[in-house]
Amino acid sequence: MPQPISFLDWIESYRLFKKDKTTEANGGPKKQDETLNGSKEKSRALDGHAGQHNGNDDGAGGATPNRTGGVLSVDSGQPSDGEVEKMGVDNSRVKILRPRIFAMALIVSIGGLIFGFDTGQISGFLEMSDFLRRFGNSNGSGGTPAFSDVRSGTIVGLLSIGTFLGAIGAAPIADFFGRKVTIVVGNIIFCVGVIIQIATTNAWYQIAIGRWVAGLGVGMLSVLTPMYQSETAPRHVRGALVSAYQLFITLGIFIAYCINYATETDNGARQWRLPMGIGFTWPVIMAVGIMFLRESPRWDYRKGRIDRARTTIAKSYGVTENHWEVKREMREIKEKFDAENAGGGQHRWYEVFTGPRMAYRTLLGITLQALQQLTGANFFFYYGTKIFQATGLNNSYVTSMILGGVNFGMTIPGLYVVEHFGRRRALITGALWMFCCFMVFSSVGHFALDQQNPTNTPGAGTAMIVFACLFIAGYAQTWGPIIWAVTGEIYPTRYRAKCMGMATANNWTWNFLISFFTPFITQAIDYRYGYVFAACNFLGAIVVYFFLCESQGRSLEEIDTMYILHVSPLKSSKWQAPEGEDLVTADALHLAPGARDIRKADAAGMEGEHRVENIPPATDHHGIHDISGTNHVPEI
Ligand SMILES: OC[C@H]1O[C@](O)(CO)[C@@H](O)[C@@H]1O
Repeated sequence: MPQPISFLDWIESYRLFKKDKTTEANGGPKKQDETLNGSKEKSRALDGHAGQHNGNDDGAGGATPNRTGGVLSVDSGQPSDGEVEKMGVDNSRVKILRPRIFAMALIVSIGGLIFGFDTGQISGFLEMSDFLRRFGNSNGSGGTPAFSDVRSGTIVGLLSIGTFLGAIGAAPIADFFGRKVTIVVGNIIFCVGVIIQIATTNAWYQIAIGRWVAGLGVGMLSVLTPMYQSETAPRHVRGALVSAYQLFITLGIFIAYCINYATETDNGARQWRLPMGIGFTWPVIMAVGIMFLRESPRWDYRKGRIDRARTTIAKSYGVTENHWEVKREMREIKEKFDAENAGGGQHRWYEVFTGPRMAYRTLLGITLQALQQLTGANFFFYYGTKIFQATGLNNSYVTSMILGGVNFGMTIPGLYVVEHFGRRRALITGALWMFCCFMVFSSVGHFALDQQNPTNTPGAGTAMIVFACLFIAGYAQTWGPIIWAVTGEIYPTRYRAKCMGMATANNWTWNFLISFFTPFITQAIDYRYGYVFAACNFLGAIVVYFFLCESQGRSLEEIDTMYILHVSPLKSSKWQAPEGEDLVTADALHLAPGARDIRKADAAGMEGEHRVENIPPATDHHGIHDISGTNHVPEI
């Protein structure tokens, strides 16, 4: 059945058609890969280096590593013109900054905006007079309505429980139904959650339930956004797109603060219903926008839609289907698919613990995501309005807006930091910086601020706001974006979706715990709560120092190799990948079910025969369906 063609596809086809015509008019040959429909790719599973690639072969995840560039930007590793001539492959320059890429970045990153908008919104709601009147407990001082700790904790925290479940459920749903459909479903679920909230007149639990439902959608999108981006974007911009996700989270928080500021002066339900209603805009744009985008080529390939996958990659790179980049991506997808299916595809979920150095990496990702929340950033984002009201500020919405602005503004240099200062250095410096900021914030709050009458100590209030801003500036440039980048790169592709799902779910778990327990804890120990976050930041610096390998400027294969070879994190910045040799990478290994077959000694010695586990060739004897359609991707 012919596939529906989107408007963007149409523009792209027309552009390529024009380009082809021009090339022909200039006498340039219309290059066709002659081997495309004919030759059978030799299965490599039997040779001692099963699944490993030769020097020119970029294999499991990228091209020749570029040691100086960003980790996710890799050297083109492109063959010389002469080589290309022989192979008859289109080697024209890839232009990345094209409307299609911008459109994709914008539409898909809205997943982050929805996440941020929901995070930012609730802090202002809790202080709005109409919201308090309708949903608060009526036991506040002087008879004014206020929220009990249980109630505010439940309203704020239930979203995170929903997001946890959404994050866990997203990957299997997206594997079954496809990325696009699941993104649309995530957006619809989010809208249902908002409808539940907006429809209530005075049932606080309806707000809480609505947030739980909306959270399911946000959680799904928090996994699907980076997944769709990394599966579909040209490799040169993958890193930047993943970071754009965090940028959109911060933009969402900031927009929510601004809208709250504008509506809180209203006396009626419009105060909170309007910002909530504006929340429909983002999922509608995203769900409609995604219809114009194509399905992830990785998913298409797995479902046997090889031609469609190839066309999508070509469109995403803005080149012809005979282009070198398209061949490379198709080969990469095929090899990973074959390697995963070797051994009958009997790979169980627990391989995320039993696979090559996987227990270490899985636990590291989970820990880092927990520590990202334990930096204490959401202490400000969820309860900022309340905190700054308690410091005696007239309009705490303004302070929230400043915090949100600093967060958003500082995430932009953060995109540079992530690629240029090294993950380890940036994370350790960031953690120590945030440690200092919390020490000052808490000490001033506990010892200098007059908590009963904060207006008596305006200097203390100002100092607290300044240190909160300094904290956020540090967070936005380091732990905010870098943790997402790091958890996207320490896993081999075959385990990435599961491991990222688990790590993201842990981020939400701690997000929930902090949002739920903050009111109780501050009630009990006031601003000394900040010491807890200070200690966690210190712990974060220690964990990074001892356990995280430096991945900046390395290809995904090199990072994988570093962990498999037990390279010491302390020496990892200086580690030299073996030049011109195959890297031992988990993606290229034809692992037996359980994936327990790789040990450090084998890997370090690169003894190919130890890595094969006597698995017969995947395509010939195991009934594994070669769905590549081409049976071929040329050796480049
Ligand atoms: O920018 C702050 C926001 O970033 C996150 O930590 C996600 O990376 C959120 O939990 C937080 O609200």
